[in-house]
Amino acid sequence: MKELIEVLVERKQKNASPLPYHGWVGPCTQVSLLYDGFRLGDASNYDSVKSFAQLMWPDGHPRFCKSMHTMATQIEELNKLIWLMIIDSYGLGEKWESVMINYKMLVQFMKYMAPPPGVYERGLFAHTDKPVSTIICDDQVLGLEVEVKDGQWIKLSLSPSSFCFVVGDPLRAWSNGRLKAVNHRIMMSGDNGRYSIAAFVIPIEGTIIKAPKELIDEQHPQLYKDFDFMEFFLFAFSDPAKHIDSGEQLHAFASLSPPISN
Ligand SMILES: O=C(O)CCC(=O)C(=O)O
Ligand SMILES: [Fe+2]
Repeated sequence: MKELIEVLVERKQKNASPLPYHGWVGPCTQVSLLYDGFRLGDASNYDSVKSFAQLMWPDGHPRFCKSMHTMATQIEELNKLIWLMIIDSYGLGEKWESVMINYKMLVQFMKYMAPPPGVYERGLFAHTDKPVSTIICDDQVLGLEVEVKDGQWIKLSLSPSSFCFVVGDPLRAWSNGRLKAVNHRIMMSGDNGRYSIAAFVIPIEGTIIKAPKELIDEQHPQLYKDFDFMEFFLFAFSDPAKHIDSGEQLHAFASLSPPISN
């Protein structure tokens, strides 16, 4: 990852995309002056890893391609396993195939630079994730914080062998509100920069986010309308919706009031 951060800006800029959560985002005031982030779409597909590496390095960096592809494939497996556990926990194990969402993995690499000495500075603003779910791992430099019930923020310290599974807004809608999309942010302090990797689940085109009928009944009326993932994704980054508090965007886009009972 260090080699990726060191790539010249002219090359980083080749990793461009009009889609939200895609392309390169360098230090800027909208995100943070400490932030440098790369996105690689469909990362468990070897050809897309290769095309990305060819943009970054003249020789296409075969070692990067191999380790990136292996990592993305394994994170995808881990994500599937977690999803199956969630599906099973709602008693839907038998029909997992019909409720599983088809997706591609978008891997994001980030470096957050150390702030000036003695300063506690934003590395990434508070938000809930817009992809269905996310798996995060880091280099054990503290920075990731989650908001708990009383509005307090707690720092998460991930061990070298652990991953953090983050529920995104669409998974909250799929679970009919049972799963909460946690508000999280990056705050940097101290002398060390932080490296992290986030693997986002992006459903394939045309995917409708819809709570299984078993999760809707009189005690649990349907909270959100069925919606096209990409419509929600584009909504969250468009004007004026992008100015709505991140945790309220799902409600603004898909809330059914009053809720519908089955
Ligand atoms: O860098 C991290 O650990 C988390 C990044 C994150 O939350 C995001 O990009 O949505
Ligand atoms: Fe996030």
